[in-house]
Amino acid sequence: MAIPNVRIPSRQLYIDGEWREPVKKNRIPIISPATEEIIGEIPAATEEDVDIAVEAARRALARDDWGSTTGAQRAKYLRAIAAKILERKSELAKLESLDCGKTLFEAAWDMDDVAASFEYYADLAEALDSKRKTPVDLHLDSFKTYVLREPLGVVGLITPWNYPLLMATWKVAPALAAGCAAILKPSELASITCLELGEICREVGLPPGALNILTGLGPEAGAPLVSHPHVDKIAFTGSGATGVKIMTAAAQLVKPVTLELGGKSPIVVFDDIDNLDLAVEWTLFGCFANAGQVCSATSRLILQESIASEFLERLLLWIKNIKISDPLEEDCKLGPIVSSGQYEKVLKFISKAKDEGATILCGGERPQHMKKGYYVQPTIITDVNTSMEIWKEEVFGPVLCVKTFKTEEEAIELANDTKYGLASAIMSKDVERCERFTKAFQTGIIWFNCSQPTFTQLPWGGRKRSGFGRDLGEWNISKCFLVLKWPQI
Ligand SMILES: NC(=O)c1ccc[n+]([C@@H]2O[C@H](COP(=O)([O-])OP(=O)(O)OC[C@H]3O[C@@H](n4cnc5c(N)ncnc54)[C@H](O)[C@@H]3O)[C@@H](O)[C@H]2O)c1
Ligand SMILES: C[N+](C)(C)CCCC=O
Ligand code: NA
Repeated sequence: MAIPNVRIPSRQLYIDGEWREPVKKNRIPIISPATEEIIGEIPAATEEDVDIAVEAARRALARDDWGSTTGAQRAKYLRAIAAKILERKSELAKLESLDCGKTLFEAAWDMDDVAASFEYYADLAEALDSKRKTPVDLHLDSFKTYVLREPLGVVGLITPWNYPLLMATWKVAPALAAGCAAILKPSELASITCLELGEICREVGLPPGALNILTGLGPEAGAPLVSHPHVDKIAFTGSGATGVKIMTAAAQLVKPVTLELGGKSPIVVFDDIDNLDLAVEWTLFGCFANAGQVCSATSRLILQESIASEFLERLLLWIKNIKISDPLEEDCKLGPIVSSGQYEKVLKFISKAKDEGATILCGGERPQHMKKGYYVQPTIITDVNTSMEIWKEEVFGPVLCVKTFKTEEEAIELANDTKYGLASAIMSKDVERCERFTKAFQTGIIWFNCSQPTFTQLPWGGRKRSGFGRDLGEWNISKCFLVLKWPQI
């Protein structure tokens, strides 16, 4: 099948509404996860560029063309951005697929979600105008007041590579809707589409400095943003290890942070499911979509013993239908892992599981027909016990581990047997049981008879080591990007 052609634009940092070369002029190569070849480069920001971007953001807040806008005015920019994303959807999807190895189909889906998020936050920006001042009756003649909602200020948005533009949008759109000035630091492993967002902002005439985009390495471009005294907040999505570093650094300045971190989410399957094949399909989608590089991947299958062998047999049949190929091939179902580092990590998890006594039921290796690229077969691991690393740690690759249970109590205990608390799924036709699980699951997101559907209107985020704060929904704006104050009048 022909691979579509796409040119990777060469960009600089996007600061103050312009393309600007990094002060140190450094660049980072873009390595194709599908071919291992260098296919372009991105600018590498350092502390000096962070200073310049923060200044630009502060100036934007001080200027009327951004700092005094109404929500309705900001909504116009957000809608214009959404329209441009849709206009360039096919090109952006290809760029994202080239950059992070995501299948073209999934990348196109993500671009629709990106545009929908900008549209959704445009609606919320408009709605903010009537909520800016909330009268509060003190029942006193001598004192009157109201509560005012204001943009928090300059916000640093640090994002991962697995859904490059979508994860950025989940932060950029609400930050702009609230009227903050933002500095986005996307992942060095997948920054192409985030830089194109800069071009889109320039084209729609977003006031200079309202959004600045600094690509670069975490310690060089992300860390200075976190410790910058004039950055008022950090909203972070990424790994737990980096989350700890960010929270520690931000604490030195008593800077608020929100953390969207990893997970090891369970999918619990009961023997009363109506349609075994459908449950198998959701199980595969829940763990192998985006090659398993999903924070909410339901990567622990908790299976009722009475259907375990039939279910696993069916999984093995279905798994053969997963086409592994260059992600730009239209019917590709599983592309490569994002980088050689992540690829090595995934293979190490699999070999450690073997060493610890688990059984690799299928997969576990590089697919024979892919000679180049960071490909890993979809892998199912059984004979797992709860002390094994494969049960406890986030793999972030196409690896599903399986345990069986007899009773509902045992299933709940296994589901919650994790330091993480992002998402969970239950497959059962018993509605009351699903309700009981809603109460029992220690996670922020709960799916009934499916896994992964995500809605812009609903709060996205976790508990325990999966972090705190919420992306999406109105909570994102109100809790992350607005601040309350009141005058006595
Ligand atoms: N909860 C969610 O919504 C969600 C969504 C997507 C991904 N994730 C998680 O993200 C992880 C995968 O993403 P990743 O590998 O890009 O994560 P990562 O932590 O390696 O990197 C995330 C971002 O942090 C930056 N960074 C690294 N070190 C830094 C430092 N010292 N200071 C400031 N910034 C720094 C990176 O450059 C990148 O932009 C997984 O654990 C996944 O579960 C969570
Ligand atoms: C919307 N998805 C596809 C569930 C992805 C959420 C982001 C986590 O990695
Ligand atoms: Na890349």
